[in-house]
Amino acid sequence: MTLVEKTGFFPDYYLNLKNSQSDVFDVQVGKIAACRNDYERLVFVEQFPGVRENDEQLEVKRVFAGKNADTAAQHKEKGNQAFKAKDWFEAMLFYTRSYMALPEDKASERAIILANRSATLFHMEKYDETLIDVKRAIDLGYPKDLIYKLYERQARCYMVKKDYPKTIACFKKCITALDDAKVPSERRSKLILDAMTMIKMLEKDPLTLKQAERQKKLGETKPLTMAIPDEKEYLSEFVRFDQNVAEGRFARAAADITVGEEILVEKPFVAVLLEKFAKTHCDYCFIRTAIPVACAKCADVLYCSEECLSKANATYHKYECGLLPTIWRSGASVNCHMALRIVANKSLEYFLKLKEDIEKELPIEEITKLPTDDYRRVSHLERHEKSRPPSNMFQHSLMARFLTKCLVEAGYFGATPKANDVTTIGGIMLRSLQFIQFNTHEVAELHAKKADGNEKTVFIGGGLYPTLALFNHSCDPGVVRYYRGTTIHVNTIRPIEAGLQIAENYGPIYTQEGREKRQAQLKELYWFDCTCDPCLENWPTFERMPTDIIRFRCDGPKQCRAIIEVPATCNDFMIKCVTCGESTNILKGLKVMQDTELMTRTAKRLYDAGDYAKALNKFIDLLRIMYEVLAPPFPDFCQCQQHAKDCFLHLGNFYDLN
Ligand SMILES: C[S@@+](CC[C@H](N)C(=O)[O-])C[C@H]1O[C@@H](n2cnc3c(N)ncnc32)[C@H](O)[C@@H]1O
Repeated sequence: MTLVEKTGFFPDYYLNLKNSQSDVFDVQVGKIAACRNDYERLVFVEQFPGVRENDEQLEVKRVFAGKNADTAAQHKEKGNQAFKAKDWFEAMLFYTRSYMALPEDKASERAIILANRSATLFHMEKYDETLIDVKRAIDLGYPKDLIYKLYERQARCYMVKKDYPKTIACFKKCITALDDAKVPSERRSKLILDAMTMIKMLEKDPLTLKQAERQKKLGETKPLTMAIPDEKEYLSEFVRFDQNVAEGRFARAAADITVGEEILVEKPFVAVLLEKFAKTHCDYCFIRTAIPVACAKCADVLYCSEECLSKANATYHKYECGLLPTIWRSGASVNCHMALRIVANKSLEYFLKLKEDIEKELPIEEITKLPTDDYRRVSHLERHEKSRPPSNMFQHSLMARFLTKCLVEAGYFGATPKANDVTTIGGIMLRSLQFIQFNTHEVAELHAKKADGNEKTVFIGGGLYPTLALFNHSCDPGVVRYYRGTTIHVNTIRPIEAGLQIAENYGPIYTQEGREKRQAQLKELYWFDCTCDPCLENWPTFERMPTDIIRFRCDGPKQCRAIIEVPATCNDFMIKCVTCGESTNILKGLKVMQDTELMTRTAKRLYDAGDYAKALNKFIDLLRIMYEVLAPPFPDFCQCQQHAKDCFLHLGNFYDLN
C-alpha cells in the first residue's frame, strides 16, 4: 500500500476487511471499475460490505492530551534546576516543553515560562531570540511587579546589538517599571542608578544620535522574527509549457537558458511536515526553531512565530488541531495528510461552488493563469485515473473516506453534516490523493557537520508546487531544486538550448544508478517509461564512465555540434566529424580541459572554506566553459555539476550539526 508509510490502524483496518471476505474480496473490489467518477467511488466504498461495520477500528477522534498544567510545572522545575546549574541548553529545552504543555487558560504562567526562557537565551548569547521571547512574555501579560527585569534584559540585548536608541528606551521603561516592583528600596535605587548611568553614557555617544535620526527616517521597524523573509514567487519568461500525447505536459525553453539561472521560485499549494520534525520545526513554514510558540489547544506541533501560528489557525490547523495524533497513528503517509490539508485549507462552500468547474478540462495556458490558491491549479495535475487498477482505486477511496471522516469529526461540515456534502468532499479528497501521488516534492534540509565535512540531505516534509509539477523527468536533469522554508527554488544546472525540454529529476539520476533500476523505479512510482537521452543511449554511471575517451562537440565550419569521440591517447588534433564531414580542431577543447583543472581547484577551496556563493559562481563558470566544447557524459562535468548542486543546497534550509 503506497498510501501508508508505517504501521498504523489504517493498514490493519484494510487487512481485516480483506481477510474477513477473502474469497470474494477481489471480485467485489473489481466492481469499483464501473464507477464513473470519484464521487461514485466514494459511494461505492461507503456501501462496500464490512466497511461501515468496522468503522470503530478507524479510531477517528479529537484528542487534546498534550496540555497539562502539572506536567508543565514539572518541566518548569527541571528547567529551573538546569538554569541554576548553568546548563543553559537543557534549561531552554525544559522551558520549551513546559510552555508547550501549558493549557490555553494559563496565560500568566506562559508569560513566566517565556521570560525564564529569555533569561536562558540571554546567557546563551542568543540576543535576537531573547528579544523575541521577552516581547512574547510582555504581550502575554507578564506580572507588573517583575516586568522591570524584562525591560532591563531587553536593554542589555540592544546594547550588545549596538542599537543605542533602543537600549536607552528600554532602560527608561525599566526605571518607570521599577515603581511597581516589589524590591527593597536599596536594590531599587541601585537598579535605577545603573540604568541612569547607562542612559547618560549612551546619550553622550555620537552614534546614538546618528542611529536615532536613521531610525526616525526609516519609521517603525518591523518586529524581530526568526522566520525567513517572505519570498517573491517567480517564473522565468524563458519557460514555456507544451504538451504531447506521449509525455503529457512539460516545460520547454523559449530561448537559450544559461547554466546557473534561477527559473522558478514557487510557494507550495500545500505542504506538510513529517511527524518526526513536529517538535523541532515550524508546522507552517518548516523553519527549524529553538524558540517556538504553541497552539493554545494542542501540543502536537509548534510554530516559529505568532504570525505562522495565526496563519495556520486561520486555515488548516483549526481542523487538524487535536486530530494530528489520529492521522499519525493511522499510519497514513504524508501524501494523505497533504490531501486532507488541501481540503482543510478551504471551506466546504468553496468546494461546493467549484464542484462543476473541477470536472472541466482547461488548456494549460488557462491553468497557469489561475490564482495561485485556486484548487484548479492542482486539480488538473496528472493522476493516471484511467490506468489505475481497481485495487489501487479501492484503497485510495477507502483512504479518502477515512480522511473525510476526520474532517467530519473536526467540525468541517458543521454540527449536522449532510451526506451529499460528505460525498462531495470525499470525492475531492480522492481526486487530491490521486494527483498528489505523482506530483509532490520532498521538502529538504541540508545537514552538515563542519568538523568532518559530512553533509546529507534530510527530507522534512512534502509539498505540492503547481508550476513545478508540470515539469517532466529526465535522468540527466537540466535543473536542481533547493528549499528556503517551504519555498522551492529551481536553477539550471547546465545550459538549455531554445526549444529543448527543461526537465527535472524525480529521484534516480544516470550518474548514480544504472538504466534498468532507474526505469523500474520510475515505472513503479510515476507510471511511465523513461526515454531520456541517458536511457535511450544507456549512458554509464559515474563509476563506469570511460576516462580514456573524450567527447568533444563538433566545432567545424557548419557548427553541427554533434559529438566527436576521441581517445585520450590520440595524437591528431584535426578530427573529422562523422555527422557533418567537416574537421574540428580539438586543441581548443584540450586547452579548456587544462584551464578547468585549475579553476576546479579554486572552486573546491572556496567550497571547503564555506564560501558557497563564490564557489557556486566558479562552478557555474566551469560548467558553461566545459559544456561549450565537451558533451556529457564525462566525469569532470558530472563532478562539477555535483559540486554546483551542493552549493545550491547551501543556499537553502540548513542545519549545522555542530
Ligand atoms: C509531475 S507530472 C509531470 C507533468 C505531466 N506530464 C502532466 O501532464 O501533468 C508526472 C507525470 O508526468 C509524466 N512524465 C514525467 N516525465 C516523463 C517522461 N520523461 N516521459 C513521459 N512521461 C513523463 C508521467 O505520467 C508522470 O506520472
